[in-house]
Amino acid sequence: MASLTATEPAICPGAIPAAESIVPACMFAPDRGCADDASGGESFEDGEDTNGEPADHLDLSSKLVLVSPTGEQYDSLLQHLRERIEEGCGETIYVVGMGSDGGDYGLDEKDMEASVATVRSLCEQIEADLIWLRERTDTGGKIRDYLIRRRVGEQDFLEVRVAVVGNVDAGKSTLLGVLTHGELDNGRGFARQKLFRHKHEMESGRTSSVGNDILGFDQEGQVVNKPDSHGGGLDWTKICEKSSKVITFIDLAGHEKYLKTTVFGMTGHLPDFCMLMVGSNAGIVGMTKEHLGLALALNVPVFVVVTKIDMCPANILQETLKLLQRLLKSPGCRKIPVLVQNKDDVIVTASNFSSERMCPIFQISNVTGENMDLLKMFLNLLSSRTNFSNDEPAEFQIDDTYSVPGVGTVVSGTTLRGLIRLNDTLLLGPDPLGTFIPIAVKSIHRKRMPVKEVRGGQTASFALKKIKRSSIRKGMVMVSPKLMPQATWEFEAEILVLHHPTTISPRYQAMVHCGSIRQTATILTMNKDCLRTGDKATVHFRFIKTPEYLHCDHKLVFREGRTKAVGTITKLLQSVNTQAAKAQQSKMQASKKTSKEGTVLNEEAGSTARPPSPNAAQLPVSKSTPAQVGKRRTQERWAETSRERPEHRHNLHSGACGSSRHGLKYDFISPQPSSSLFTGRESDCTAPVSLI
Ligand SMILES: Nc1nc2c(ncn2[C@@H]2O[C@H](COP(=O)(O)OP(=O)(O)OP(=O)(O)O)[C@@H](O)[C@H]2O)c(=O)[nH]1
Repeated sequence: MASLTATEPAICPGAIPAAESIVPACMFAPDRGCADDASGGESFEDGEDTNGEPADHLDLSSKLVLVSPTGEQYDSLLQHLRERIEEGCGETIYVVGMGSDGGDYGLDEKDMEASVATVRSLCEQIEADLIWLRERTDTGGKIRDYLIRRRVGEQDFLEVRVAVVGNVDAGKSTLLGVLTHGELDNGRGFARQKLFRHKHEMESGRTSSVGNDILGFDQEGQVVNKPDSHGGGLDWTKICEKSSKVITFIDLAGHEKYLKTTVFGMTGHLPDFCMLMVGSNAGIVGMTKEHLGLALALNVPVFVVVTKIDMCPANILQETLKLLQRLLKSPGCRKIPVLVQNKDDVIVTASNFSSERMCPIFQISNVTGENMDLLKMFLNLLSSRTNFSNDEPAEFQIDDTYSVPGVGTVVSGTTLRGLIRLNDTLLLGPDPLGTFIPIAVKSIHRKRMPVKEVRGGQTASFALKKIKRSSIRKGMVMVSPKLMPQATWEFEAEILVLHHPTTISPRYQAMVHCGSIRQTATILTMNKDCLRTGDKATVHFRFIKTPEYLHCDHKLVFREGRTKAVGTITKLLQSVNTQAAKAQQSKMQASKKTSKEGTVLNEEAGSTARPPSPNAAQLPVSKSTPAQVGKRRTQERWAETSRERPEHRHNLHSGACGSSRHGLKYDFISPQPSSSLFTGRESDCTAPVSLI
């Protein structure tokens, strides 16, 4: 019923009356309003009505069903609400006054009151809060939208991670400063000062590292962060205690020279959403397309924030919006740009955002605060994209390590699945030999607060017992022993080359980013002789330094300088046999003792333990020039030592970031297949290529 064209507003303000640019409310309704739309729009799944109830044996389709439901109807409504809350990772948008029976929409005052009382009672049953969002009037009376959010314990909150990208000077740090510290900017860098943690960032005004900032919302949807009168940092504990939802912003660098860090932020910090910032006066410049392409390649839904509208002449702003619209609609993006102009637009876009195709666009000013309320409301309505079950065996990916005086070694990262409790013993690895060692969790911090457990989708820091920081690196994992983890040297991936100046052939080496893994890999073989920009291929990779813990279906970015490819792991080809690795380890230790006369061990830690590659015989000696070798070495060294660099915005006691979203129900378009970039025809590749 709801059509894509119906939701596709002209993006140019003024070009089309505001009302037309609003996504029509009929998209929320069952077959009505847009039913006669001839545009071939996509519809709700069969049998689902406005509030997600299957129109089956029990008649839940009437707009009046909530007024005075029978016992059986009530139980069914409760069951469906439970399912929706589960699907939406703890929240959903619920519409009162709409049915799927094709009748008029809207309720009179009395019926509305009775319906809301029923919904309130349903919420009590499932321990959820009912948050009023909006009221509108249709032919039959009033229709109301509510946000229903599961109540969480005092120390608990829903988490959503938002990666913040965009070209240098787009206003990323400034917006985060304004949002999280509650004070407007002066246009000369006032707000961003609160976020910079390094002297060189203060001096240059440029973000160089992955930063984290949090924004809390209470049960009423109000921002919890308060302006800090003493100029100090935010009190994360207080914010988290008062919040039912916490947005963690992953503030990424805009300058090209920090692209490696930006890619790491996008792959390693598992953002649920990507906020692409565009300076209205500068337009689509520099790294904007690159960052957008990255988000698309990783299937992270994107929303755009156009900043500096206070200082931008109207014609320039319109030009920027027009270019943005063109870019988003281009074959490579295939997004539906929707200009968000009022609260109704916020509700509609937030409700449909998980579909990945819709791309809301906000226009804000960090100086006057214009439209900031809309952006905040939108952020409050975003919810986690992935559902996690506590029953799964635990997996935690490490994205940073610290040495905390008095505490010892601390690792931070994201819990990918399962439940991790205090004093649990997990397997940490892989080390350069591919082994995993048992490790006990001494203490857990979540957003700088000590907690007893963390679940899938949550970021955390663990203090570990009896382990040196130097033996842990980014990209390692801590997993439940039930998983019997194996490290992998070689894997196969389907890749798409987004950009390469010449051709890629076997023996080519570049940095693989996959989750928090960041390591150079060599192409051993591929199903084509050579690859050029826009080519797709199945490629066999081998890590050059250590084996890694990988999963099939994981997304990867393969890059070196301006060369970029994205892909999905399809096969794990050579996993390390843990027993053999252990035997190798003891052998190494023994040989170390006997070879005191300067036996030169390979400088790459795990190289002596490498299992022979099935392709090793075919693998020709790399013909890299000395300069290339030097550069690669520097890259490797950088990757290894970067965690010790002060430029990384660490907080000694905190995890990094926080969470994900799922359909707030009404997917009016089919979600794109996760590997959509790689499944289409050759021409499907053109967009990301043209983007980057
Ligand atoms: N007038 C006006 N100035 C703004 C606005 N937003 C940001 N600025 C100014 O623009 C400049 C750049 O903002 P930043 O927040 O540092 O930009 P950035 O995108 O974080 O840049 P990098 O950290 O280098 O990637 C600062 O001087 C801000 O004060 C706005 O909405 N209006």
